[in-house]
Amino acid sequence: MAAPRTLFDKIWDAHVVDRQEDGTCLLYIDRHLVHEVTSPQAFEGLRLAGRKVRRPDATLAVPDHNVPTSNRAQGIADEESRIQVDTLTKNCADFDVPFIPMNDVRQGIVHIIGPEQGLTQPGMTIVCGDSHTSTHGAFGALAFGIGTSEVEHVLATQTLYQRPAKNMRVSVDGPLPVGITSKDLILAIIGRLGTAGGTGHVIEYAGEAIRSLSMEGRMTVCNMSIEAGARAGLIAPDDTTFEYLKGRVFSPKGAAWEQAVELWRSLPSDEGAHYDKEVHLSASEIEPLVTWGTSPEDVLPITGSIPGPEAGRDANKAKAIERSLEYMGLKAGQKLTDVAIDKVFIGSCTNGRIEDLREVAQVVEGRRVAESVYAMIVPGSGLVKEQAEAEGLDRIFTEAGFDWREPGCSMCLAMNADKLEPGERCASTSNRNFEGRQGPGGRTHLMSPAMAAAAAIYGHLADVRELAC
Ligand SMILES: CC(C)[C@H](C(=O)O)[C@@H](O)C(=O)O
Ligand code: SF4
Repeated sequence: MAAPRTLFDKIWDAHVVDRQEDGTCLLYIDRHLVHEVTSPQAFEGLRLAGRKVRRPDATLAVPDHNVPTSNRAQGIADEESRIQVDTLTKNCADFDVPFIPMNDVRQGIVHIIGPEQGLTQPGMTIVCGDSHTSTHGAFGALAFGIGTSEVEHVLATQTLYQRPAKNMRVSVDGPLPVGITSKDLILAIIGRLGTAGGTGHVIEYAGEAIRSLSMEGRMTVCNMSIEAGARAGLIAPDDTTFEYLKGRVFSPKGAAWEQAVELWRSLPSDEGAHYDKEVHLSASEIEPLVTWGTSPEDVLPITGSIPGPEAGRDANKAKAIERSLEYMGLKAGQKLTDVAIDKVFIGSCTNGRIEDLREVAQVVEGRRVAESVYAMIVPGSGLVKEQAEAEGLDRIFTEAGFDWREPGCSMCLAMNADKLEPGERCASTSNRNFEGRQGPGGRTHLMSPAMAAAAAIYGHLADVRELAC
């Protein structure tokens, strides 16, 4: 009998083209997603070398980081952003790469549209010049971010050199308590592992709480694997996965579908497979979480208070806490629910899907955004926007005082017109709270869509369980 293998081992083994003596492998890449930020030099490299794109049919490009989220008919006002998007448009035309333009209904954040179009499938290797490519691991695909020189390598050869990662399994045991979301779950995992806990590993998420998540919830979890330092996140494909994929534009059809599902069913890790690291969490202990500092590991239950430097496990962490408190304008001992906010951002590749928007609508229906708050909702794609409007969610949002925008990365990072002003504090459903992430001097608190909605209503960080309808 062959040795039992993990899901990661199986995908890896199936894609090795060549193995070098030091263990480095040349991997075949099934899908390559491209956006405007990390691709210009890669295309330029091809041009200079007189090379073509090896498999345009396995490649898809879309602008997302630099697109405006309002007044699109007028084009892109900011010159730098316009050049970025125009360059991608021209490169895709020159190299015959399938391209979704800004004003196409399928446009959106690259990690939202891959799954939406059925391009993301179990067992595949998927890369993109973007760290949150880990999102696609929710389908049991080995998906990871790459740098611009690697983007060029994949465009030219459809392969990539990689060193094998270690296997880690994070099991979340027991059912998720009512009102606890996939975002709380991944924030709890990052709080436990720390931002370096996953270094060198691919994390496979397992356990009852993970199995019970929808595909969208699983994407939220895998999306933030990179925030725990991991190379990628994975969830074993199952009936939930197959149901999501059935009938999508790029999903296999007819007999090919049956064959694909049969293959996909063989992917989950074998009984007794070896993991280099195992971590267990109990779902029943997870509460609605928010970050208070400038690292995604700085998580606390909303019922908690801001820590002081003495909470640091060593002198370095104590210093980091001190610096975070200063940057965030917070005082040790302050109750989280006493922290007033200026803005709310609901969107991003972590939480810009239809289920996230339904979660928000449930909380805000019939309520009003606090006078002191500006709140925006940015759907992750044009199709998410269309679906939300078909369900009447946009009316619930605008009647509550939210701004309803066009799809894109928006205020997840300050690469477009949506930014925080220095000193402004934001309740955000995105994935990074680094200094300046949402604009120079801006202060970010990460949380679930439901919690961001509650913060918008109260005007301060708040426990969504108090608003439970
Ligand atoms: C711009 C891009 C390279 C970057 C990433 O790699 O993740 C961005 O998407 C982010 O979220 O910080
Ligand atoms: S939404 Fe945010 S995290 Fe996702 S790709 Fe865009 S900038 Fe990166």
